[in-house]
Amino acid sequence: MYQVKTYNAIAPAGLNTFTADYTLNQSEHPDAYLIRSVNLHTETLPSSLKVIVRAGAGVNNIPIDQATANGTAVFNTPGSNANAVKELIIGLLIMASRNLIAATTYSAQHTEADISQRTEHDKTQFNGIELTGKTLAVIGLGHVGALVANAALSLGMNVIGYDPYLSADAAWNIAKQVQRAATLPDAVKQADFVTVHVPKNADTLHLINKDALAAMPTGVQLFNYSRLGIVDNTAVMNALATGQVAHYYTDFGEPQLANQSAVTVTPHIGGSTIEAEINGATQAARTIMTYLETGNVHAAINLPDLNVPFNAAYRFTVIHENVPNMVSQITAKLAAANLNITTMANAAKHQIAYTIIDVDDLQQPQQADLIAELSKIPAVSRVRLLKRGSVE
Ligand SMILES: NC(=O)c1ccc[n+]([C@@H]2O[C@H](COP(=O)([O-])OP(=O)(O)OC[C@H]3O[C@@H](n4cnc5c(N)ncnc54)[C@H](O)[C@@H]3O)[C@@H](O)[C@H]2O)c1
Ligand SMILES: O=C(O)[C@H](O)COP(=O)(O)O
Repeated sequence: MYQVKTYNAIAPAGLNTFTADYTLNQSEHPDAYLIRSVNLHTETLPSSLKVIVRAGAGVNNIPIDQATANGTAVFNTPGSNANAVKELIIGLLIMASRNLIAATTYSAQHTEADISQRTEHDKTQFNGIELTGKTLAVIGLGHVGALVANAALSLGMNVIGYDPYLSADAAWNIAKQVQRAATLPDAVKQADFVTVHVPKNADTLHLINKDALAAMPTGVQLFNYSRLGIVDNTAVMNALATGQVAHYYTDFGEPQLANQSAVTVTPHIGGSTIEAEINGATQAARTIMTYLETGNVHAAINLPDLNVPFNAAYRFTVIHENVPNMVSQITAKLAAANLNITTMANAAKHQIAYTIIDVDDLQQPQQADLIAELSKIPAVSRVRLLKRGSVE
């Protein structure tokens, strides 16, 4: 039986994807975590933990280095909530261009008998603009950014994208009418609206800072539905005071943003739709099952891709540092046990490497010794032995 520990509200429809070999929240020694935004940086990951899957996009809440050192694979569920964020951004763009907050606040405050006459007099103060023909800068053109850019085009907006790290796969998803900017200042210099869709990491901290704001036209409206810290909120408050920024919309509140008329804060609801939560939980459950049962890896955060059909009786998986002489040390241990390798594959990603070795004739008494021998090799962080068609 595999043990899964869940954090946060995980959609039951997704959890139902687990087969009868999986038990939820019943063990002190989980094989897997299925999480959303819980902050794991304050936790010590248990040695039993083989995989963490984040149902959603952002992995800045996961101690990736600790997980890697522990031999724990980390995945997210790419794109599972991107449509939810896109729809919210489009809604906010319409809200921004039609003064919807001020207009509905006005209506809520005026309940007098002659309101219909008064409305016809007062409504001019809520005159809006149309999005068609306006310019939107999209910073980060991954799963969310691509959908936002394409949807904005369909509203008749001019869309300028900036993403220096765009993958070839992601590029296929972007309509050719999206203009590519070579630098952040180039992307934002003509924008009526700027929306940011990048991961939070050391490079993107305060990506939208005083200088980036100064490169935007006066009166720009800014959207941060990525993470707290990607936009320098102090710089934004200063830019709001001078009128450089007309309005700031964000999913990530903090005290200095509270009760500011030119700031609209939503409570981290970008991915909070029924559909997105089911997508994320379902994708996460499938990722956990594939990794635990086959060891195969596709699009992990901290491991290289490695996909080997599991046709042999047994499979060793070894996570280790990407240093010379590892494969030969691993195979020497198997040779010493007189084991014939049927398939072997190895791949590396930055400092980490991953090796899969399949064997047929492995006797039960040899198993624990071999795991111990392989685990003793310096620079090995996790050894697993999988039996085809059964749980560990
Ligand atoms: N508000 C929410 O509820 C919500 C929901 C989903 C995602 N998010 C956040 O949005 C982020 C983006 O989500 P996604 O699914 O599109 O992720 P993604 O990984 O598919 O796309 C991120 C894109 O940002 C690009 N990028 C990285 N650094 C950049 C930089 N310095 N300048 C410009 N582009 C850069 C990458 O190349 C990539 O194409 C997530 O990491 C998460 O933090 C928030
Ligand atoms: O990164 C994400 O996927 C979003 O921020 C959604 O987070 P949540 O799953 O906690 O709503």
